[in-house]
Amino acid sequence: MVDDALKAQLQPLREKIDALDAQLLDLLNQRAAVALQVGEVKHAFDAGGPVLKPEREASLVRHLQQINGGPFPSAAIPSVWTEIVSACRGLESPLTVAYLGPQGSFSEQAAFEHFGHAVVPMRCESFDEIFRSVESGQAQVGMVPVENSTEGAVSRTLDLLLNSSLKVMGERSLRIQHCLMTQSGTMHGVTRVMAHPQALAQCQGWLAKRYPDLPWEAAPSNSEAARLAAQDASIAAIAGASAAGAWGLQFVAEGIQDDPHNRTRFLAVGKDVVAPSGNDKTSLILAVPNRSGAVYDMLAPLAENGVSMTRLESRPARTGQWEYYFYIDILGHAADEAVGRAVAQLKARAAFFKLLGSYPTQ
Ligand SMILES: O=C(O)C(=O)C[C@]1(C(=O)O)C=C[C@@H](O)C=C1
Repeated sequence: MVDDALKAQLQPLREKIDALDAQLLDLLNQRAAVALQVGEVKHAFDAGGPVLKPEREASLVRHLQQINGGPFPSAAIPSVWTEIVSACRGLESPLTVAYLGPQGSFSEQAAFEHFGHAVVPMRCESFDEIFRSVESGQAQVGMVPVENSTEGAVSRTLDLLLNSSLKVMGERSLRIQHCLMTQSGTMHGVTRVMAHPQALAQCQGWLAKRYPDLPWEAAPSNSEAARLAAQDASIAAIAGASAAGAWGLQFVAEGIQDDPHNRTRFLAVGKDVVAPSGNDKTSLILAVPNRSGAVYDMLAPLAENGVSMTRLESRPARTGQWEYYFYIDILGHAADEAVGRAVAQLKARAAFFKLLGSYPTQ
């Protein structure tokens, strides 16, 4: 009786949802057709030029969040539209994204969250291979981790940014939840724990407490550790939840990172300069002479032009002279007046200067 009354009320509502979904699909198809036209126009003006326009993607999502009247949650807009834009972009031209694999890695998650799923994945074995793949044109963009909230900078990425001609085209911050996983979901017969050294470091307190006698072994990536664990019952892997799904492993424990707020920031790198989106960041590398007050002097143009710095990281210049490269992120686009002025002044003062790129803030 109650069931019948419930069904009678639900049915017309579900019919409404079906009709709205059909309208949405029709609109999505219209959108896809227009995106194809955009692709043709771009091709006519710049054959072989980039289809990916990060500034346009970021600003259209922000605009929708601003005009959203609800009740559809504004927080859901970025992920929904990232997939819509990704599918339309994929129709224009396939986007190949290089990142640290294998399947199920955090880098893969970052790449999909940033570019959507309508991309061609290129799973690489090292950060160097990612940069090489993009430099050689095998992939249009790469996704690389640059800093972790527990472990700090990813030094190999910083070194590659210094020496490569690639530009920073975007950023993506991901919450990192590590899980311990084995074939059986127990630690029975397990003789070692494998993961990327960064993950082992991020879980060291938990491991020392729960499994103080189990040796650790470094793997090139967490998902590679998961792949190995899928072949060898004596290995427990630390990796993200999606790696368990990708390699058919069971969880022994979830969320084992020592810092529950553990996050990793990834950068999208590619060959193209990104135009202003209205809410941007600029990354640069500077070096100053090894004398007192040099760092203070170096940063003065930022304060003088009212430009905010969001990150300052140093890395030894390997000259043996206690000289450093400074990796700096500032708010704003290099094409903005104040940022442009500050950047020009920084360049004039620095012993070394490299503009890594301006890109939309996440
Ligand atoms: O506006 C463009 O340049 C497009 O190609 C369209 C579109 C979209 O689907 O909205 C797709 C890819 C670009 O990265 C940006 C936006």
